[in-house]
Amino acid sequence: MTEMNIAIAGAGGRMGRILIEAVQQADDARLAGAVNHAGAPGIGEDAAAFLGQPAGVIVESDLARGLAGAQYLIDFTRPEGTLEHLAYCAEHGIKLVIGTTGFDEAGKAAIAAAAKKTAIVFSPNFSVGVNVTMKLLEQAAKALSTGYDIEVVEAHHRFKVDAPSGTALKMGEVIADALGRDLKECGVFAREGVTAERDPSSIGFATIRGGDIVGDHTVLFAGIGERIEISHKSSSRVTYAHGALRACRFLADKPTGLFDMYDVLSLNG
Ligand SMILES: NC(=O)C1=CN([C@@H]2O[C@H](COP(=O)(O)OP(=O)(O)OC[C@H]3O[C@@H](n4cnc5c(N)ncnc54)[C@H](OP(=O)(O)O)[C@@H]3O)[C@@H](O)[C@H]2O)C=CC1
Ligand SMILES: O=C(O)C1=N[C@H](C(=O)O)C[C@H](O)C1
Repeated sequence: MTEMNIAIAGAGGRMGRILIEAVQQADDARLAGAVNHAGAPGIGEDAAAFLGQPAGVIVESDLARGLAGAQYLIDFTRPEGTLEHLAYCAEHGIKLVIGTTGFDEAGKAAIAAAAKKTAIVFSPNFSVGVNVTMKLLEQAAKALSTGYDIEVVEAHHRFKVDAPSGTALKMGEVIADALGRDLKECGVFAREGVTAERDPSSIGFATIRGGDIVGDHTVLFAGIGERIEISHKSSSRVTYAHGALRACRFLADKPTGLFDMYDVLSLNG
């Protein structure tokens, strides 16, 4: 079995720590590096110190040092951090698994451009369950294309900085595509005051932030006399970490290209 040399970005973050633990536990992976931005807590310390079992890998703020032995970088940080890592990885042929959310169009275009130089899996949600839920939404949207109002409701922990979640936006895009609509035109992201009646072609979004909610997503298809709710609820971040490792395995034989979790899980078609 070939061992994957994986580095983790945002090493001290909620996902960074879970990813380090998952890499340490995987039979086919080795923690080959850990990076975080200058000034972040934990720089200069062992990346797995929080597990009580040092990995012999120091968290570096210098990418050349932190990524020296890495074939893969798993990055769940912030758009500005990911874009910096992206440029380095593209230049040095390091494959990337990107879970960061909140990119603008220019950021997404930069990821697509970097995928001409290295292989990338980019997804707002690495859990198997969420990606299967996306397929269900596609089917439901096609079957309920008239007479049902579509609303996406998401809830996350109080520390989350972007809204709506990347997953909620992706759900909206999947539904809009299935209905031949453009989310940029039909997405409604806020309602207040006298809003007028609901536009039947709109897809609405509502965001809840509180406590330690890991990640809940529900899509309502609300008709007259009935409503359908398709929900996914995460109770652990481990599912995201396992999905990210699966994405690394998928990239093993890909020199370049931009992929998503549908590709990794063979859910296309
Ligand atoms: N695709 C998926 O399946 C999932 C995606 N996510 C996404 O992953 C991202 C991280 O989430 P989470 O772990 O909860 O967030 P955290 O804030 O806990 O972790 C982010 C980490 O990145 C670091 N960081 C912040 N800014 C930069 C920067 N400019 N350059 C490099 N590193 C930086 C933070 O350092 P510091 O602590 O100093 O700020 C921290 O270590 C979010 O975008 C979230 O939406 C989360 C879960 C699943
Ligand atoms: O910030 C989080 O925690 C999560 N972010 C992702 C998103 O924005 O969709 C995925 C998951 O919901 C957890």
